[in-house]
Amino acid sequence: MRRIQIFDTTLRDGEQSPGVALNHAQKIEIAHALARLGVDIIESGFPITSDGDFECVSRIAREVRGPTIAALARTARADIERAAQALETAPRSRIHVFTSASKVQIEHMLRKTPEEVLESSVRAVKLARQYTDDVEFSGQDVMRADFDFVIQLYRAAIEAGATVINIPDTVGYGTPQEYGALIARVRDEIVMGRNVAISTHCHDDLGMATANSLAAVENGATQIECTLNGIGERAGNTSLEEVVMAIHTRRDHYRAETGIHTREIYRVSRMVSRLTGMPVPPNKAIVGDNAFAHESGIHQDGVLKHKETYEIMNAELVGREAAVMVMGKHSGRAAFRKALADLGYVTGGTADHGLNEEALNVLFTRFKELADRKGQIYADDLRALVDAGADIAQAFTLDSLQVLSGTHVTPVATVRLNTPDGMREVAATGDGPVAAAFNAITQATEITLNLETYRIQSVTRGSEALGEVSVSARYGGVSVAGIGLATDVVEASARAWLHAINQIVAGQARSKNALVAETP
Ligand SMILES: CC(=O)SCCNC(=O)CCNC(=O)[C@H](O)C(C)(C)COP(=O)(O)OP(=O)(O)OC[C@H]1O[C@@H](n2cnc3c(N)ncnc32)[C@H](O)[C@@H]1OP(=O)(O)O
Ligand SMILES: CC(C)C(=O)C(=O)O
Repeated sequence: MRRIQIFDTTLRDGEQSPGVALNHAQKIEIAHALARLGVDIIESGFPITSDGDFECVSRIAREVRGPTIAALARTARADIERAAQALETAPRSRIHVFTSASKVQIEHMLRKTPEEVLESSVRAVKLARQYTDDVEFSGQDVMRADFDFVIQLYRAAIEAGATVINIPDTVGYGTPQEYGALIARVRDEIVMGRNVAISTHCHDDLGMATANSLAAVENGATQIECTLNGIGERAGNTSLEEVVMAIHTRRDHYRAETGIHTREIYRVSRMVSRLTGMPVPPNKAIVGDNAFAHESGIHQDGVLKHKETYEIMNAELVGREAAVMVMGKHSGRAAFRKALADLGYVTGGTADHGLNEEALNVLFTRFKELADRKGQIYADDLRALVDAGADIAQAFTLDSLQVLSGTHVTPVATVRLNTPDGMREVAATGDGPVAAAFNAITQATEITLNLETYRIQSVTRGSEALGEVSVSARYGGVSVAGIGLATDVVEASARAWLHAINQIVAGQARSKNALVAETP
């Protein structure tokens, strides 16, 4: 197993993400977290950029123990001296000197000749070596450079004393095959037999940063430069969590390992997201909300039977909770049953104990109807669904409800009910849309309840939250309660009213049966 060094540049290239500016306290907090995570090198900043950055690099060098502390410098003398000064107190420090390798950058940005770039690079590496034995050298934009010049540049840097040569695909242009081939060429032509490490630094402009970094590992790179959550200039850098977990999960293929304590990954990812203000997309590998969630019935059924059917790594391994089942319109019976069991409902029971198969089927149908309208179904939705009753002996069920109301119209509700005598449709008015719906139901069922209390509350989250309506009413001398659930509050009210009426009907049927049973 080769040991791959993780060079974290969240605090330098990561902070170059548009809109991100971390203060000292935040950088120090992240640096300590990176040390706990087990990164080998922390690129703590670019000291020449400002007194603030200099102070921050100095403080990290003074306080953070474990990883090597690196600082960035152009090939300019002032940059290197400032970096060296900032790193003075670090037990292990690295100066990272960079230039440009591509024609477009050399000509139009540096406004130099390739010979001048070679000379300034050699001078800079030699100067950096006067301050530390650990000097990293980078030539920006290698993937758009002339590869013969790249080899010449890096050979010169090694001869001047560079101990790590970093091959940056600064604009994310290379493909994994091209990048891997260049790394192999660097390894074979200038590194072989020398105590020099090859490093990769990729950007994600074409979504290939992780693949390119791993292609480099396959071809001899022993250091990966990366950031938490893949943040960084433009589309970002290689994301730490992806390369680390790829190397770990596919160690059969890469035959390599890192020193990262993987269980810290999620916590540090959340910290970086919170402090930078950059949200992690839900579908982001490893750290996104959905990375260990299963929504569709076939997947959920597979995972419930045997986790490995749809999981290549354990969520716990990166410090997350075990994979979650997201209940929604794609979920199937197996996941529904498991979700109810997790909430403490007894399934597979008999008619008078727990939820029997028939009740479960009724609830499952209602769950699917609800999911069609609401999308994601949360635990509270499920509880409300079950608590609203799975009684299957419903004399009346709501087929449809239409309500017309507004500031200058009398509210009218039209209900279509399935009744023991077939479909019945009735329209009625009321003081408000809810009263109109109650009146229409009263006429359609021919059962008049007297409303005593009416309560409405939002059960779950989001603008699509379920409304739960509870009513209590009297029918003759009998008190009855009803619960209704829907994303539409008038519909929830109508369902609560019908629920109460159905209980009256069920009660009447029970007492009739009891009478029949008692009659000799
Ligand atoms: C790929 C990367 O991520 S590289 C790192 C990018 N990070 C940053 O730029 C961090 C913040 N930068 C800064 O604060 C500023 O740009 C500073 C302090 C570094 C320089 O500021 P200024 O002196 O005002 O220069 P400015 O930013 O306008 O231009 C950059 C200068 O650096 C030169 N330069 C760029 N790269 C290098 C290099 N590797 N070696 C030497 N000089 C370089 C440019 O040619 C340009 O020089 P010029 O002013 O003579 O034309
Ligand atoms: C300084 C170098 C390594 C860099 O950030 C890049 O090329 O993207």
